[in-house]
Amino acid sequence: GSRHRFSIKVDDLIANHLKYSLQDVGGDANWQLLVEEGDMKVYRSELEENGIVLDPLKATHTVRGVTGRELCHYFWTVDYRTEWETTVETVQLIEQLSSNAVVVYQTHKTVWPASQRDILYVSSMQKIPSVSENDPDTWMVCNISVEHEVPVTTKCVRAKINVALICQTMVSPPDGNHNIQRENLSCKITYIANVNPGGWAPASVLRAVARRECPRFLKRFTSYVVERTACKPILF
Ligand SMILES: CCCc1ccc(-c2ccc(S(=O)(=O)CCO)cc2)cc1[C@H]1C[C@H]1c1ccccn1
Repeated sequence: GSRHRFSIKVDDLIANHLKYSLQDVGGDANWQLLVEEGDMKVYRSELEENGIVLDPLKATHTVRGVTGRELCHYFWTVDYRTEWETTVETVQLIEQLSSNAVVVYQTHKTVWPASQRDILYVSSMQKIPSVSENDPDTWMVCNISVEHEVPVTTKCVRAKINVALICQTMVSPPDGNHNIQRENLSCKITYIANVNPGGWAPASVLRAVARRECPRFLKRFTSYVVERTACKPILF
């Protein structure tokens, strides 16, 4: 089954994301538009705790030619991580919790002059049933930090994350009784990243890195999935 020892924690955070993270922040004064490129918008809310930058990031993007399930599959599957993630140095699968949940340990490239960070998290992928029939399907991946024993390399500072990738697939039906092709697909992405660096790091540096890395991730990751799925049957 898909239940495991972190299920309650993961389910609570999923419910929280579904309740708050899909809300539009375009007109919200607490959120500052950092980057806008075509359909992609990246927002940040400035938040510090004891001088540590916690700025939540929120990005929306529309990707044509793929489904939400396909985007979530390539975001969730550990084997593909280093193909699109440019801020990580090492990625390790620590434990397979269930068919759709794993524990991952990864180290991030050092962001000078801060010390190197590592993170340990549960990555869980699920389909959120649509409320009514003609509502779009929603697929979601949540990456949530947990306590767990790891091959400790004491040199890293342990960062903590609460990240969600929420994908809603839209199908524009082909005329007549033709099968759905990739050109009939479009997927609305909402990406939320809460990263606690877990210790002091210069606010200006962290903010500059997040401002650069978030749009870069969205472009690189979505292009990667479009390319990988182009000649494959559509996974709804
Ligand atoms: C000192 C380094 C701090 C730092 C640690 C970790 C991460 C980070 C962790 C996870 C994920 S993910 O979306 O879950 C994909 C799995 O890898 C993205 C980013 C980002 C930063 C920094 C680079 C900043 C940042 C913050 C938020 C979003 C993107 N980048």
